Amino acid sequence: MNTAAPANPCAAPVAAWLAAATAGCRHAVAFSGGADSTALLLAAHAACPGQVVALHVNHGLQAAANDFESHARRFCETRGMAFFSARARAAHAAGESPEDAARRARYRCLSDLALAQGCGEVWLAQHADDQVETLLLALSRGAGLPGLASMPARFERHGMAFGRPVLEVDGAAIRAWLVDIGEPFIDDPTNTDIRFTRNRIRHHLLPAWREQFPAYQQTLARSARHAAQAQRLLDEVAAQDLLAVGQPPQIARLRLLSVERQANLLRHWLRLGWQASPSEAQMTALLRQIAACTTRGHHIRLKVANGHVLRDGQVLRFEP
Ligand SMILES: Nc1ncnc2c1ncn2[C@@H]1O[C@H](COP(=O)(O)OP(=O)(O)OP(=O)(O)O)[C@@H](O)[C@H]1O
Repeated sequence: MNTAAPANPCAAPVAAWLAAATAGCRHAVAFSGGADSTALLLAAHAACPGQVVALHVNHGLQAAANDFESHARRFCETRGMAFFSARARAAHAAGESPEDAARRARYRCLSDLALAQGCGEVWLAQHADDQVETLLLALSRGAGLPGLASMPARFERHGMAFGRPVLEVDGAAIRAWLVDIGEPFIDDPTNTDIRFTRNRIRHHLLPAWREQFPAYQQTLARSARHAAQAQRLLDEVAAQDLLAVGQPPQIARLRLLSVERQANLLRHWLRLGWQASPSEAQMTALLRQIAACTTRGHHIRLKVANGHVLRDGQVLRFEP
């Protein structure tokens, strides 16, 4: 009879991730106390005990936030894992959802905590289903390539490296494993609130995809990778065009490019400088104005994202 304990589905991807990481470096796990970050933390702790730090951000967004933090702290203390937490109070800007503001504040807190602990990287526990949801969410919003590229496995924010070692792991397998071995985790009640689009995708769309296309996780993830690769190429083209057109962009030089390259350059310029992404209608209006800008007196002032693009002599400027 085989009595071996079932393996943590995060163990193999964590081992592979560590094999490519700098030896001796401390790693941080962003630990919400939910199923996924619990399994990731256990895998990281098993792979390199004493080298892993759990970081928790208390958003104070819901009444249970303090209970979540207490659970996370207790979980770590009883298993001899280092635990640090911080409070994030995120005021959301006009047009920004409280969840987006919370995510923004969370990255800032996680970076600060990880830097203070001398960690080389912060690991997030998003898995294959999260990636599929992100892609479907982007499609449902009519997103362009940057949105369809979904979540990268690695990125940098606030001077800290972030990684998603379990991006290809099946979410259901993680939960089943935790239940199987009796490890506790938090079930955030907002995850079932179908007022949130992501939850409607999770509870209504994904079961249908799963039934009709059993390999949906792999195929949709492949689409996201194709989109990410194409976006990197577009960024390269935009960077080269920006060198030729100048910064800020010279209108006369911009007009020498095809409209597609003009749009690509403008999106790149606005994203890099101000994290601003124009809507389709705003970009169409801007391109029309650039095409019509053939006289000295032609005035341009157009609302774009959270600011205005305007003509200033020979160049375009952005006023946030
Ligand atoms: N309050 C938090 N403190 C620290 N890390 C967090 C927190 N909330 C989320 N994270 C990290 O960000 C990742 C993505 O967040 P998301 O909201 O999708 O996860 P979750 O459902 O709250 O938790 P889990 O992924 O652990 O089940 C989590 O996997 C976790 O690594």
